[in-house]
Amino acid sequence: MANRLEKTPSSQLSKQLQKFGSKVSSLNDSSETFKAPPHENKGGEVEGVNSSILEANKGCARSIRAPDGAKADECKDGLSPAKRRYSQEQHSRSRNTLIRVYSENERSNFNDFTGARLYDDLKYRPVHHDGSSGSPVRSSPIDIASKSKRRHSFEEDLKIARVGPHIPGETYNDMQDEYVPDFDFSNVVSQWQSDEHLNASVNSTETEYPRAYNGTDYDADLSRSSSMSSSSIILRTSHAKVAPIPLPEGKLPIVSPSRIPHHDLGTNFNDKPSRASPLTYYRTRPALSIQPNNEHIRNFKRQRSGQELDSPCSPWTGTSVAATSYISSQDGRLSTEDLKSILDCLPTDFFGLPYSRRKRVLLDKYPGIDYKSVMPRLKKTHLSSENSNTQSQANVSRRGSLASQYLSSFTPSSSSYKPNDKGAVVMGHMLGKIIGFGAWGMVRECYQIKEDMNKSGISSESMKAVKIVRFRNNATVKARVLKEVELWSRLKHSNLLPLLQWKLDDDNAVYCLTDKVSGGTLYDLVASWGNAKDSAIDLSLRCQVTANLGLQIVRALRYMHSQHVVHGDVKLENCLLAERCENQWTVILCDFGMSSEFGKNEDERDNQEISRSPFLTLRRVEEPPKSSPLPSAKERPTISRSESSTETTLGLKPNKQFRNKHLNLGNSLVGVSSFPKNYGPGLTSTNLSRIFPSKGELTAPGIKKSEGEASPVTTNLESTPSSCSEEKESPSLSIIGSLPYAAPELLEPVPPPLAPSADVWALGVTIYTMLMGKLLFKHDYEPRLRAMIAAAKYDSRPLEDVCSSNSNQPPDGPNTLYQAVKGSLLKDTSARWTLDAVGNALHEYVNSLDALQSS
Ligand SMILES: Nc1ncnc2c1ncn2[C@@H]1O[C@H](COP(=O)(O)OP(=O)(O)OP(=O)(O)O)[C@@H](O)[C@H]1O
Repeated sequence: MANRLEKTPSSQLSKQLQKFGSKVSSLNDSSETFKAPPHENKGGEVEGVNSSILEANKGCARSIRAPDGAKADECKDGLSPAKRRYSQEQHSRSRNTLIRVYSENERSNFNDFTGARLYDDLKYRPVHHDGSSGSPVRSSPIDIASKSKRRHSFEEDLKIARVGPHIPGETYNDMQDEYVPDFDFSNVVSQWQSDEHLNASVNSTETEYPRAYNGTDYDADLSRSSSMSSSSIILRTSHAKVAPIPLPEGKLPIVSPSRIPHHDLGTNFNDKPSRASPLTYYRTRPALSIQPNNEHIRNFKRQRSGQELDSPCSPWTGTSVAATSYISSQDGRLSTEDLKSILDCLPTDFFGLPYSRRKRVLLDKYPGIDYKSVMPRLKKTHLSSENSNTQSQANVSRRGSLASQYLSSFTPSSSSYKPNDKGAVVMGHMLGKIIGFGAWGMVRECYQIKEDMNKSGISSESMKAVKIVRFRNNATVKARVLKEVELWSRLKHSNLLPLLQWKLDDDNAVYCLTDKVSGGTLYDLVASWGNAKDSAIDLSLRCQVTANLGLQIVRALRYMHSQHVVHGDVKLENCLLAERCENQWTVILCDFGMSSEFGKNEDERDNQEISRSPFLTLRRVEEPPKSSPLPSAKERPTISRSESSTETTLGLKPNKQFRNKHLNLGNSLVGVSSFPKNYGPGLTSTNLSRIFPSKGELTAPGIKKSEGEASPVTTNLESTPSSCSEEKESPSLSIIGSLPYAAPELLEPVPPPLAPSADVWALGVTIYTMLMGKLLFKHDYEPRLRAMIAAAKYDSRPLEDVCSSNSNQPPDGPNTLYQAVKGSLLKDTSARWTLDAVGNALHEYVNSLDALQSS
């Protein structure tokens, strides 16, 4: 890494730092959402990523050149140029205090454009989409950035060749680490010169080549073909030696296999077609003509004589054969339409095939085609059409009727077509654009399609959302997502996102169907308000809206806690908003990926395995009296260390019948939640337990189980019938959702199990951030951030100022909004307010404002 940094100019490094630290907000309806790129940093927060890079940068600072050539260690402020520039850029940003926070493992795992998974479950091993597994070598962000570095253009290569060997620090210093094996500069120069000579002679041979193809076009074509070719520079030069195909009126023909008129084809390929046909040129130019193979001709003749031609997509139709040959000679200049036509003739799972098979398929259908240059263009066309709005309809036509897709969406598919792609149908819903990314998956909007629907039967009312988590045989991730499903399916509350239906697909992914919430997230709202110092909305209104929204989160959490479930990842980004009217929203809490159970008594542990916990156990909190917003000692959670206390686990019992059914379905599992009412029976831990066989309890990776001691997190989900043989080393399960929202006790060397008090702390941070427009604790350097949280010390005066800025607040009464935030942010868990106490305080605040306003 040090070497690489030495070779990377600081300007470039600075860009990389900016790139990796970029803040990305949810784009909601307008476009697809994406998050910052992945990084090896354990903490996973964007800030952590930056700090890690900066740390690396620091170590190498002495050898990094400043933009003006000065050495970094000469800088008076002790900062490297890259770090200084980075902090300048950070300071110049308007929203420098509020950052979007990513959960522990939330590093975007997906290409923001295609939605394709980029890294494996450990987040640092690139996933090769040709089916091969990722490299076990860690890729640092700088690795990743340098991989995407621009290659030399042909002209640059020549320039390098002309100016001679590279002198460090001069014009091409950013390319000094690029070594081109077997590249002979002088040879390239002489070939280039002979190309120029050839070019001149081409232009002078007007009888062979029409005048329209002048030198300018030739150059354009040369650069086009050289940019498309994946072959070496020498090959590009060779390509340039082949004289360009002359075209009528100097225009490139736009001809797709389906659009070549029959009268242009002729029944005999030796026939001389008319000069007006674009086919003329390739046929009269032996150097370029690649004749279709005899088999193709025979088939073509059979087709022509016996019957009407098939669809243009058939590789054996006359149109296709003629176009095939045409394409084979024209591959360097195929239009997008031509490429689309080729795509239509390829199998739908073409891009899921390994390269060698793709090559074979392409050459079978288009013998002689320059697959090297066509393949990347085909892929590009495929991806862009995949992302276009019309693609879903095109996919429908390629994959059969909506009705048949609807039916097949409930059963496993044998196709290698990626089921999480746009246009795929899952649980009777067609997947649309991406509306959110998380640590483990993506969220796509989707439309319900009905059995008897035709293509136009998609209505906006039937729009829902599907959270897709692909675990790719990683048992840890699978266990985690199934635990999420299990807990989520139990939760039914108007302030919680409902799980309508779910499906486990082929041990590869889990799909969770839910409502689509269109008003963005609390993060978006607070970002629009800005910092309290410079608030975009009146501070009194800010306090009022915050108290109202906070109260709704309290309701959601109170319900969850009553179900013995801790959310574990309360933060702005996980609070979706459904707008009712101006400044009035319904908060919908989502993301139960970090949720866990707490403090169930033995009677309630029906059908669940029990393990003894060596850790602190939180007992149920009593309901506080409604009148007092301030917690008494009684209201606070009582924590006791008890060797005999027990902790509920996700151990699940086997059920042979269910397992058989599961296996009969080819490992595809469809679960149905009972919310809303017509979605079938609810999914409980009891009936989920029937899904999985118990071949023995497994301890979650990363948590060591000492002798005579049960693991605090145990699950037998790993022992599903599916093969988990591909499972690699798995990361330890962290109980921290998002570091800036993590309660201090969770940062202890041996943290207690997640308890409601952790949710209260996270709620306190959330409300604080809404009021102040900045996080409670923020630092680029993760260990420092951890230390700040652990100490739990902060200046509460600005918070008090904001809370008391409300002119409607009774002057002599307690500022219960301020008290609620302060009470949530107490380090000592036994002193920290209960959720009910916080709720009561917020309620009192809202009521007092309402009373004042109405009087
Ligand atoms: N039903 C929905 N409607 C609209 N947007 C949604 C919906 N569900 C999720 N989102 C958006 O997608 C983002 C990611 O979803 P979610 O948090 O469930 O994924 P995740 O992988 O569990 O994320 P995390 O890394 O926070 O655990 C959310 O922050 C939210 O902005």
